[in-house]
Amino acid sequence: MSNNDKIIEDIAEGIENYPIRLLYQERSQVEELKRQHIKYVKHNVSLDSDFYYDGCDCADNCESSECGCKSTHGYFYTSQISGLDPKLFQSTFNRTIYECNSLCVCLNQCQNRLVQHGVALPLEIFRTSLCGWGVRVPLSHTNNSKEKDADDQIVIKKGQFVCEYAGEIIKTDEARRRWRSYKNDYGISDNYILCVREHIGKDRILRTNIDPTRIGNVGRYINHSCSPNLQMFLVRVNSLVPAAALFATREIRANEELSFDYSGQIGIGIEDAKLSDSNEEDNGSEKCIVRNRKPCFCGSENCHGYLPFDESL
Ligand SMILES: C[S@@+](CC[C@H](N)C(=O)[O-])C[C@H]1O[C@@H](n2cnc3c(N)ncnc32)[C@H](O)[C@@H]1O
Repeated sequence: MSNNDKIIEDIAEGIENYPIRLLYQERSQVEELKRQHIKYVKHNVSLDSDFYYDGCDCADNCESSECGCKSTHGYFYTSQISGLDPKLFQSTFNRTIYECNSLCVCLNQCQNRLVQHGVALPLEIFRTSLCGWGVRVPLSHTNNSKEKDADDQIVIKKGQFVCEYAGEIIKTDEARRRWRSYKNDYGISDNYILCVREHIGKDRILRTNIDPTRIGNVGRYINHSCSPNLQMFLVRVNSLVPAAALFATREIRANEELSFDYSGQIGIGIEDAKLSDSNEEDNGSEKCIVRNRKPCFCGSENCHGYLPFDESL
């Protein structure tokens, strides 16, 4: 934080467990942000009716292996870090996680209830030099912030849950319409709409479009990186609509910017490899794709050159 920074203490106005602080320099930056992001929500907003899975009947925190939820869906959280078992990041784990839900008898602090509680850390939205707003865990929230080397302090452990990428759940036609209209109607040049796909069996794909542009949580301010420190996993609680939950892929230090790969990949995607090799305006059919894509400023060594873009929008 610099001397010129001004602060809004909590843009979530108390609805998260931790304040979401915003640092800004000019009043106009906040005015523009409030014109676009009109409502803060903790979780996805969906018109689809809730869908409840069978609950467990544990009288405790679901510690026993007899827990109905654990035996039906598996169990992937570890209580030591309020997050995913770090071993899962080394494997090709891509299963949806099922948390205990409102039909479960277990306690609210049950270890299988994590994403449903919302943001798990005090986060700070700040102005980056090249990518607009970004998100980090600030120094002042670390235990020993007075120490000289406080910047080196680990504030997020590997596997720890950070926040959801939450917004309005919309149909694909509506996602396409909004993607075109945002720039014209609201002057929004950033793209916030995220399309997540779940492969079900061999040939079925379930698509969920999350739009946090106008109604969303702090996740909408997290930038893309080709070498990210967060990874997205899908988590179901009371609804068929999954939550897109972000977990740390490694230890993260105070004031380090949080990021995830917008393509949902950890490594380089085939399409990205093709594009970064062919960044030429006169390159036949790829020309229009490159022209529609935004340059990536993540600054990582293996940057693909462009932000991932869902061609189906
Ligand atoms: C989900 S928003 C992230 C928050 C955004 N920076 C803001 O100011 O609200 C996505 C947009 O942020 C910008 N962005 C995110 N990551 C970026 C990157 N690595 N390089 C350049 N721009 C980026 C792009 O404009 C992108 O469309």
